[in-house]
Amino acid sequence: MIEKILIADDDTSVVAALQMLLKSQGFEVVSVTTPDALLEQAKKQQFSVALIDLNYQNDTTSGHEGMQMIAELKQIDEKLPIVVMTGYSSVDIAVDAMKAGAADFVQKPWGNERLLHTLRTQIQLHSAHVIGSKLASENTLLKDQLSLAKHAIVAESESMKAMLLQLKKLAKSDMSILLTGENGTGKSMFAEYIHQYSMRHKQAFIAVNMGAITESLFESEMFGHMKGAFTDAKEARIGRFELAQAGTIFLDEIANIGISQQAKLLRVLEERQFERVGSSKTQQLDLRIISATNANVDKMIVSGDFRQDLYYRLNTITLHIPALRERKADIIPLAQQFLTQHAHKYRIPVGTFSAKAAASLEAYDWPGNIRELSHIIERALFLCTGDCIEVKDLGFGLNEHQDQASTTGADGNSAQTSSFEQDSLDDIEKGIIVARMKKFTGNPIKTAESLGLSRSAYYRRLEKYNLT
Ligand SMILES: Nc1ncnc2c1ncn2[C@@H]1O[C@H](COP(=O)(O)OP(=O)(O)OP(=O)(O)O)[C@@H](O)[C@H]1O
Repeated sequence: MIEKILIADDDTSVVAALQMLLKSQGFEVVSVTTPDALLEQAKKQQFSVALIDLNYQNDTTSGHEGMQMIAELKQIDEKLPIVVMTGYSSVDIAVDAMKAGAADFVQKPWGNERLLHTLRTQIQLHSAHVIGSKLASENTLLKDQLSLAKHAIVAESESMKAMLLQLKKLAKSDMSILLTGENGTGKSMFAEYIHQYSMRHKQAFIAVNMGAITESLFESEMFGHMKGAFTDAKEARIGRFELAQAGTIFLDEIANIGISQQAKLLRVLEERQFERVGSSKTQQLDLRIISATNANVDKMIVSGDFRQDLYYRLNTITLHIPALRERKADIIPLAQQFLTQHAHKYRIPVGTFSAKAAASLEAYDWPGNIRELSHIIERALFLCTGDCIEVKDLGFGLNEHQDQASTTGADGNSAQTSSFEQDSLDDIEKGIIVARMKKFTGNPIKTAESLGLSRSAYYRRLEKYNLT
């Protein structure tokens, strides 16, 4: 990457000499001779370092103009390193400049070696800062996305085997891909799979739940903002597009954004460039776009709720992920994977399903798809009182009968008739304790141990839930 240096001095012979020196070292140089022109360039373009004279025509010795310029440059780009120079240099002025925010200083007449060394050091520090803040933002996002990486992909059905092959092939292209399918079918997981098999796999994969971004925060979330760009912008913020640069951006729930956000997104995708809010610096978009929706976008286009031109931009190719009920061969292998995972996590020794439980897993129609399957297996594990999961542990149909469900009895029914989706945390905890007491036929030591509780913590809970 060619580093760009901004130089400012009112003496054109100084500017010419610096230009010649810096260009001969492979730098790109933009030079100006007035403070106004300096600020204008800093607003327009991204520089790696600024090398500025402190004195201009207005007064030629005090360095006041230079101090003012440092302050204003910092307002525009607080991370831009500024190296100052002056022909009337004194230690005092150099110290004042550093206090005002300059990173280093050189005295005129400069020694070429020393000047180049100073500039290179500042460029390196600057790029470490930029990478550092990008990594910090990426890190926060990655923590949220860690769940994606937790499971091995199960694809036993013919349709999913074919889908995986197709995804692997398409991953190598840079095409925009739209994934459609019901909730919980694995769209997010497959988006990451495409990224992992793409030529951008060493770069970031940034997932954005478009449905969760409010209209007012849309631009700042997606494009970032400068410090002070609006009342709450206390710090500069890197947007999702910038974070995903060179990698992949995954726009989940794409049909959930309003028409005005669609227009903003379309502009960026068409022009393939964007600016942070409050900045006039344009950044070129270099990333792969994968989006996903569970909505019928064709219908939304007809009803005017989704822009057709945006749809075309997002969708060089559409892939539909089938619902779990349409690929029954995946149900048991998935259920087994979830059982092994949850049993390991909670240290509960249940390894398999009874034949009848397996049959009912296959017969069920899974409106919540794989996410629902995972939840039901997790719950079954806690309801299970034997060595393998039985039909009763799966609790199919219990949610519809929630109204009649007992949630207070201490006889073990409470856990079996409650639904994790609607219970309070206390209800869930009580249900689990009751089921475990039953499993260990009331043996407090074994029950407490299996719950990972000390005996006193266990007894405190028995009291709390009136189970003594
Ligand atoms: N084939 C698969 N093998 C293993 N786990 C899977 C598979 N498909 C989905 N999962 C798991 O199921 C859960 C739901 O998948 P995911 O979040 O990718 O679905 P989604 O279609 O993006 O859902 P939503 O539309 O609600 O965002 C995740 O925990 C995911 O890891």
